[in-house]
Amino acid sequence: MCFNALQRARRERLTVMSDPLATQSWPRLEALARARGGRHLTDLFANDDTRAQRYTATACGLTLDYAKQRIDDDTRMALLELFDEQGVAAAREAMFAGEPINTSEDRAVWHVALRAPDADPMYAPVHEVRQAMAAFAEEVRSGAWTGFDGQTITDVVNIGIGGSDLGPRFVCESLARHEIPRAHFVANVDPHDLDDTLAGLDPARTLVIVTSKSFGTAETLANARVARRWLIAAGASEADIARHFVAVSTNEDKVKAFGIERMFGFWDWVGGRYSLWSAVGLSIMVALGSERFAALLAGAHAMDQHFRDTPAADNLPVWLALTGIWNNNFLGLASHCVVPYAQRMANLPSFLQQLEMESNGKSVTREGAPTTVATVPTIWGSVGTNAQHAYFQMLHQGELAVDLDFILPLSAPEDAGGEREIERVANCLAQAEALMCGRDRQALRGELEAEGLSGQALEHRLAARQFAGNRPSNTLVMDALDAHHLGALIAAYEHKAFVQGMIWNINSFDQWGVELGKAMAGQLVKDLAADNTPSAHDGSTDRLLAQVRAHWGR
Ligand SMILES: O=P(O)(O)OC[C@H]1O[C@](O)(CO)[C@@H](O)[C@@H]1O
Repeated sequence: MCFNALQRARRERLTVMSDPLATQSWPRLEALARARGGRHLTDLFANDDTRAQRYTATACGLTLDYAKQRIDDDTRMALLELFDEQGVAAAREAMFAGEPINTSEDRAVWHVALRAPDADPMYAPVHEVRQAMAAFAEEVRSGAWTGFDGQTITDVVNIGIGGSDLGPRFVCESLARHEIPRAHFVANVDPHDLDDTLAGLDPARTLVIVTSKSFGTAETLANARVARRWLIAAGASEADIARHFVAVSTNEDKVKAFGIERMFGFWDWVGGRYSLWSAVGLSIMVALGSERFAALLAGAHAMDQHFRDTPAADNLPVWLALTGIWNNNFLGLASHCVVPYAQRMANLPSFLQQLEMESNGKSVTREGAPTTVATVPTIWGSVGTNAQHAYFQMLHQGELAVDLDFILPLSAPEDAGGEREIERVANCLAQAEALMCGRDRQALRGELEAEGLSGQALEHRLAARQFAGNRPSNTLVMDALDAHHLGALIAAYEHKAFVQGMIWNINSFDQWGVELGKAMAGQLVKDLAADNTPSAHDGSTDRLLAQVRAHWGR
């Protein structure tokens, strides 16, 4: 980032609002929501032949159709004004410049530097680590790297949790095609997670990657200790551990103290939930190869450029963010459902839960005051079409109104037009259409009359079957489910979280809320030990503690 741009970013930031309620656009949006928010989506399409074209943003092989959102041109304009008034463009420059926008930890937020191309590095050590990762991945993949008895590696187990798990897991699941080495992911400290994974593996042919930014996360270290004992029990010597264990971390001292020789490092300015592009993606590189990892980075970088350079009115991540703000803050829809119509993307909702809810689940502003507006909604979801047969009833007819993102990757040419492919695509489009249109009362009455119903029976059926629709959704089409498009998709959601955080005036890059529970777990670990006298907790926790201790005979 050049000096002039830095200066410009700083100057512009001086002029921006921080309290969203103090903007001119916020009350205008409230008034628009009151006056027009209830208008039916089908009315918005009536007499507007170009709505579908105009309410579409495209970038990097992704198409965001937000025409099924309850917004009109005035609302769109006011949302763009809110984006301007909250100084998101200047904040974006500050992020790209590597300024310490994570104010509570005084850190830069620079994941965009992790995907800068080789020819244009933003930070040289990123490329050094990436080269070291690629060389190591190639050794493992080619068979040059062998286990303790000289055999090649067939399985890679990533042990990590949160950002050290969800991103690489989601990418590998989305892109892996039954190749060797196979990638496995263990996050849970519940013994069944690691034990069930290891049960199917040959220790002599298994590589364990212990991934932890802090290298202090209790669950990860507990699982890593068990995996190490599993190797030793299988005949590996202490010296052999180096052939089966590598670490990914920012904390070299703790890695050494744990006894792992080979570490791939990253930096404190890489947030856990934004880290899959760093050495945290080592499992991706080993499982998929450095070329596909490069394609993932290139897709994300292309989205970075689009996000940075494209006017807000045509900016895909900006519209992901603004439609969410409109639904949550102005229409009061505090529940957001994400449904990927792709089995391999089944873990997208889990990934987005951490990305958006850990980033923006805050109630304090960047200045340390209580927030003045609602922040992140509940994010949830699961894979379609399965979801249709579980909770879509509630989405169509339940009391709680929910807005959705449908994710629709288009099939590879060889799969296009197959019976199941047609079903998959048809179901995705049908659900969005049904949520929008609902079931017209008059047409339904006609159908029921044609079935021979009348009187009370007809009225009864009519009430049960009719629904109003007007449930908003985005449809995000991916031209393909490959590394490039997946990189672009993930980066788009990262930028969505950034834009929303800036508009809500919160710091999206810390996570103090999860720390207290970790500290309390540390105390409870001691309290559960056989020979310890438990410390006092609240009455409910004391009773539960006593029940568990009694069950264990303590
Ligand atoms: O990579 P680490 O340091 O083990 O942390 C794992 C995860 O724990 C958290 O700190 C809190 O759950 C996440 O932000 C992070 O991704």
